[in-house]
Amino acid sequence: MSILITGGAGYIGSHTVVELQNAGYSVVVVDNFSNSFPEALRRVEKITGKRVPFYKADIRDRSAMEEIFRKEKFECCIHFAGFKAVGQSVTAPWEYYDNNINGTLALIDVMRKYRTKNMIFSSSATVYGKPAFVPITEDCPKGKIVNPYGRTKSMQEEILADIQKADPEWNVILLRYFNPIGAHISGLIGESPVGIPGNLVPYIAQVAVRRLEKLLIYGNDYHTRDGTGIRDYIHVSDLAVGHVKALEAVRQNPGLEIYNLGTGKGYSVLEVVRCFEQVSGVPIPCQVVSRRPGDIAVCYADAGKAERELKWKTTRSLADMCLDSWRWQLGNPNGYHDACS
Ligand SMILES: NC(=O)c1ccc[n+]([C@@H]2O[C@H](COP(=O)([O-])OP(=O)(O)OC[C@H]3O[C@@H](n4cnc5c(N)ncnc54)[C@H](O)[C@@H]3O)[C@@H](O)[C@H]2O)c1
Ligand SMILES: O=c1ccn([C@@H]2O[C@H](COP(=O)(O)OP(=O)(O)O[C@H]3O[C@H](CO)[C@@H](O)[C@H](O)[C@H]3O)[C@@H](O)[C@H]2O)c(=O)[nH]1
Repeated sequence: MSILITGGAGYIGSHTVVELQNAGYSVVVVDNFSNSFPEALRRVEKITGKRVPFYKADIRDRSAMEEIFRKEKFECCIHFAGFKAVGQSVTAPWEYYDNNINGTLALIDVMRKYRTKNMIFSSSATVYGKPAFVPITEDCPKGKIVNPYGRTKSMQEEILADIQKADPEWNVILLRYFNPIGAHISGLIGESPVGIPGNLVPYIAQVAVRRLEKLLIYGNDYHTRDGTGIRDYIHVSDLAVGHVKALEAVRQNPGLEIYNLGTGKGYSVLEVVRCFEQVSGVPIPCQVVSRRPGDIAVCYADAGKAERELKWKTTRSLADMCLDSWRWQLGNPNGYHDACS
């Protein structure tokens, strides 16, 4: 029996494949490469020394998915596939609802037909909206979500919870990620954004290699220790290990469970910039501009439930995250694009 990894060539998926293979699991990746490259999987193979079987397919394509399910035997699906850019979701909402919602519905339909009823789903801290309190526990009420991407995540959670309620043979773990950054320590795999990065650390990394002139800091008038936004940055390899632990838990028939995957610590934009400067030795020019619409002041996890129940906690520091992002950026200034041109 293998583990189906949808979106396994992407940023978080590829790091998770590494940790799953290192833990002895056999995986099969399905990805349409709409936001990734097969090169990522070749590099995973270099890291683990194991072959990564994959199918190029769109999870909305039922006949392609059925063909895969007829050939393979899956015990569980870890479902990463989907679109994730907040800004793009505002300008292309139809594409986001179609890919994220229809994709998940089609996947669930094929899974139930072939009696694979264990699912680990990539959700996000974005479902808490402006959180009612910090550190955020899983009981924190969902908040008002201000963009279509976030709404698709919240809807997918609800769809999966309803499916599990209606058919208790399903086991569903919803993982709410905080802010994944960093890259595998080898420098072989990492985040490969298309165009100008929308997220903080990939943007800083491109300023550091002088592809971008300066970092725009979105507001220094928040009620935080230095006025800039605070987030819970988590190393992508720690996050990936969280999936291995969730997989162990899903095999114990938990029904429906939700876990925050974060470090429990919040860092401000200025603290991240200073840390990146320290580990890289490169000054990062910055300019403070007005707040970005939709941003919140503070967001960090109470990661206690995952620690107690999944026996998982993060091991890497902010300096590790910045150093690993820097190593990946230096070795792959254009992400995977160079390897594919
Ligand atoms: N990166 C983050 O900050 C973050 C935070 C919270 C949640 N998430 C969620 O985690 C998941 C993975 O995120 P990521 O950062 O690795 O993104 P990513 O874009 O790097 O990976 C997603 C992968 O899914 C593939 N894909 C997209 N639509 C598909 C479809 N219809 N059929 C098959 N493959 C498809 C893409 O080609 C890509 O390889 C996403 O669901 C995302 O919403 C990400
Ligand atoms: O060029 C930039 C980019 C970001 N920021 C600030 O940096 C912080 C982090 O921003 P970003 O890296 O864009 O992350 P978030 O806005 O927190 O959102 C990320 O983290 C969420 C989970 O917490 C996911 O749901 C989202 O998909 C993902 O983009 C915020 O205070 C931003 O205002 C800047 O000042 N300048």
